[in-house]
Amino acid sequence: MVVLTKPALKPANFYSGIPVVDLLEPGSAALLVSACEELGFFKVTNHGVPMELIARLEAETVKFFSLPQHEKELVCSANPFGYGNRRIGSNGDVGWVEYLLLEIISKPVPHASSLAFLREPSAKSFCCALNEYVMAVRRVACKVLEKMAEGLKIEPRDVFSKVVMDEESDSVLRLNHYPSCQGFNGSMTGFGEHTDPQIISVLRSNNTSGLEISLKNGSWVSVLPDQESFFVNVGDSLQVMTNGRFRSVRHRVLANGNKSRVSMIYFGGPPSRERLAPLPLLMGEGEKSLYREFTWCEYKTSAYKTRLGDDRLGQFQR
Ligand SMILES: C=C1C[C@]23C[C@@]1(O)CC[C@H]2[C@@]12CC[C@H](O)[C@@](C)(C(=O)O1)[C@H]2[C@@H]3C(=O)O
Ligand SMILES: O=C(O)CCC(=O)C(=O)O
Ligand SMILES: [Fe+2]
Repeated sequence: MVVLTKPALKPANFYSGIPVVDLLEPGSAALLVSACEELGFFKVTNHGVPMELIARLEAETVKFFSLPQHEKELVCSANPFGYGNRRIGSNGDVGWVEYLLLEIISKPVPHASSLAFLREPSAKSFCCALNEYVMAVRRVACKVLEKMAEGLKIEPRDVFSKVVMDEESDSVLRLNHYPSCQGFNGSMTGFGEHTDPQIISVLRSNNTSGLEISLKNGSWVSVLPDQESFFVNVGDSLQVMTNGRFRSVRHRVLANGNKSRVSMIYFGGPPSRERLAPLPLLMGEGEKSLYREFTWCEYKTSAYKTRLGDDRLGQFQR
């Protein structure tokens, strides 16, 4: 049991400037590019994922987190995959959160996790919802990544999406549960500030606030929750591929004093052997690469040795 001794925190103000990208709107590619440059974060509507599927996975997730503690702990403890409680990663980070971190396996069709408990008959409906959701959210990630290429006016249009659609892609699904933190006279850190290492993160939460992002000027703002939409984060790998043009957004979660928050996040990552470097197509004349070339395997190995709030890309900068 980890004891959290940090003092209670005050949530940031809600921000009204979060760009909303309607995937059915033909002109949305330019808006999406400016959102990636300015914030590294935006909201996606008309994404095509049925609310019924989203609600089904949320219900299964809530059911899982409502199990007695000893039953949840029978699931492999997160290392990195499995069930985790209060500890995030393996380098001493803690938060007011419990979670399931699931590996996405691409073959024969994308599905979530090799964890044994998901193969038990009692977990059948959870497993089905997870697998359907993974397929659907990956399609959203792919559409968004294609629109990014369109907005940047680069060909082929699948230059980013093919990396996460690759059969070897190293992608992850995370289900987070932030219990309400009543009695702490304010909010607690649910998930400390960090950037996501992958290419793209597609997040959906219930209607409980808590997610905060950092603006270019370093100030923190709160994201108004919207359970029918997805929120997209630019990850470190996309910042590298765009030579810093797109911004990997720092974000964090404060647990809510009154309501519990449930979020499900798809992290679209490259295959292990993928070489990450700025795309030559995006480099202006005489523009220098800000990063040395590295593989995703190298980056991930180094990222998993860091604390949540560390600057993980620093050592790959030229
Ligand atoms: C403290 C850590 C947790 C994390 C691995 C790390 O060492 C640094 C990056 C963290 C992060 C943030 C985004 C995702 O939630 C995550 C799964 C990832 O790929 O990188 C987590 C890692 C984790 O929880 O294991
Ligand atoms: O739970 C959330 O809303 C965000 C969590 C997050 O940033 C992460 O899991 O990387
Ligand atoms: Fe994150």
